[in-house]
Amino acid sequence: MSLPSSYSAILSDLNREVLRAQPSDPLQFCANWFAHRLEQERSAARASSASAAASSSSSSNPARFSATRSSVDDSSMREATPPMSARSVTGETPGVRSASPGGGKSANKGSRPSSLAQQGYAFGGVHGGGGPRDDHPSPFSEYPPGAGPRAGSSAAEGPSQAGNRYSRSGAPQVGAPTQQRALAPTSDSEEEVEDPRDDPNYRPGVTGGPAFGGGFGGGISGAGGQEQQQQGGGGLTVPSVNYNLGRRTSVSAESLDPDAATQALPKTVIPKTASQRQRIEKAIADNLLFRNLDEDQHTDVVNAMKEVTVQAGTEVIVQGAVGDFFYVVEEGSFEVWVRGPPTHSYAGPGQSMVSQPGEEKKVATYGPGGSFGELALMYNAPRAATVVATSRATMWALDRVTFRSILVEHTSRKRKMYEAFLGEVSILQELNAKERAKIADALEEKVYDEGEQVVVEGEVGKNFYIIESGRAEVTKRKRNAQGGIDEEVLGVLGKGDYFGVAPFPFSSLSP
Ligand SMILES: Nc1ncnc2c1ncn2[C@@H]1O[C@@H]2COP(=O)(O)O[C@H]2[C@H]1O
Repeated sequence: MSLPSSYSAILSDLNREVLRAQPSDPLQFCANWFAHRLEQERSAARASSASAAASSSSSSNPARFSATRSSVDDSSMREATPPMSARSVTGETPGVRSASPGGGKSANKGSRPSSLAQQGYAFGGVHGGGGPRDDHPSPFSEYPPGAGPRAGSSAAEGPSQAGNRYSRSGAPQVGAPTQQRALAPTSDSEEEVEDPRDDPNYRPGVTGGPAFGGGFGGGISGAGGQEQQQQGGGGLTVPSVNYNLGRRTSVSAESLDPDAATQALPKTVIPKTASQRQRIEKAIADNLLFRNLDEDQHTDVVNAMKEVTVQAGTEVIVQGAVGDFFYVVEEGSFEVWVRGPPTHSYAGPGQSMVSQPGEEKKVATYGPGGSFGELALMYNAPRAATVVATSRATMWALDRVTFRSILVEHTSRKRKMYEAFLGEVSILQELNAKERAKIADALEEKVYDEGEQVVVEGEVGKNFYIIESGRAEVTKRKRNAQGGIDEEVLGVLGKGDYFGVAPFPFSSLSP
C-alpha cells in the first residue's frame, strides 16, 4: 500500500519549508504550517465556489453590487444629482435624512478586518507582557497538559472566588438591528475590527485592542488539553489548540496550491440537535460578524460551533496565550482583564533587578449575545486579554480555521464588491488601491428608510458616510417669523456623495 500522492506532495512542501526555515521548534513550526495551509485551502475553496456561482449566474444576475445600485439608482435620480463636490458636506452641523427609499439590499454590514490581508500569515511571537494570572481555574488552559503555570488549578473552583475578584460592573451592549442606507466606516461601531496597534490600550507586549467593544472574538484552545481534535459527522479537523504558549508561533508563507481550491476540503462539523441550532441562531442574531455571512458561510459557522459551559471563575482566555477559538456568549457573564507590561527596578550596584508584574485592569464585560476572542485569530497575535466567567456560562466556540477561512474570504469579497464604487468617489480618488481596500474593509452598509435621519444637526458626528444609492437631503433648522422652526433644504446628495466626519487619512482631502 502506498501513501496518497496528495499527502506526499504536502509533506514535500512541508519538508521544503522546514529546510528553508530551519525552525528551532520543528513541531510547532509544522503545527502552524498545517493550520495555515488548511486556512489557505479552505479560503481558496470558498473563493472558488463563490466565483463559480457568481459567473454561472452573471448573465441573468448582475453582480450583487450592481444589482443593489440598479434597484434604486434610476436615471431620474442621476439627473437630479448635482456634481458630488458641490454637494458634499462635512461635519455634523446640518441634518441629513434619507430622501428616497434606501436602496439596495444590504449585503455586507460589518466587520473590518483591516490588517488581516496585510499581515499575511506571519504569526507574532508570544510575548510576556502581562502573562496569565495564576489565580483562576481554566478548563481551557492554553497550555499543554501539565506545562502551564496553571496546570495544577482546578476547574471546579466556584463562584465565590470569582465573585470577589470579578464583580461585574455592566452588561455588554449588543447592537440592535437598524434600518440603514449609507456606507459608513465603523469607527464607532461596537463590533468594529481594528488593528490592535491602533487601540489606545495597545502597548508592545500586550498585543491587541478592544476591537469589537461589545463585539466578537474569542478563542478557545483545545479545551485545556482535554481535546486535541474535535470530530464531527462531517469529519472535523480542528488542529490541536492550547499547545503553543511559550513557543514561537511563526509560519513562513508558501504559495497557494491552485488545485487545492477545487478539492473537497474537510469542514468542521460538530453534530447538533435542532434545539442547539436554534440556540446558536439566537445567540448570534445581533452579531454583525455573522450577519454578513452568506447562507453557506452561515451554515458552516453553525456547523462548526461547539457548545462550551464553564463555571464562574473560569478563565476562558488567558492573556498572552495562543488563540484557537472565538466565542459567542449564550448565557452568563464575563469580564475582560488586561495586564500591563511588567516594571523593572534596580536598587543599585550589587543588587539584582526586581521585576513587578504589570497592573491588571478590567476593560470590558460581556453577556448574552456578546462575543470575544477575535483579535488573536484575526491578527495571529497572542491573546490580548484574559477573559473570565463571572457566572456559570454557556458559550458557542468557533475554531480558528473556520473563523479565519470564512473571514478572510468575506474580506476579499467585500473588497472586490466595493473596489469599483470607491474608485468613483471623488474624495477617495487620490488614494491608491491598497488604501481604498482598507476603506472597503472599514465600510459598513446601512440602509435607511425614506425620511429617516442619518445625522442630526447639532449632534456630535461619529461616522463618515458615502452614499451608495438613493438620495439624501441636507437640511438646516431655521426659526421662522412665527417663532417656530422650519427646516430649510440646503441640497440633495446622491450616489458617491459623502458627508459626516471624514476620518484619517482622507480628512485632508475634505473640501
Ligand atoms: N480592551 C481590550 N483589550 C484586549 N482585548 C479585549 C479588550 N476588550 C475586549 N477584549 C476581548 O478579549 C479578547 C481576548 O482574546 P483576543 O485577544 O483573541 O480577543 C480579545 C477581545 O475579543
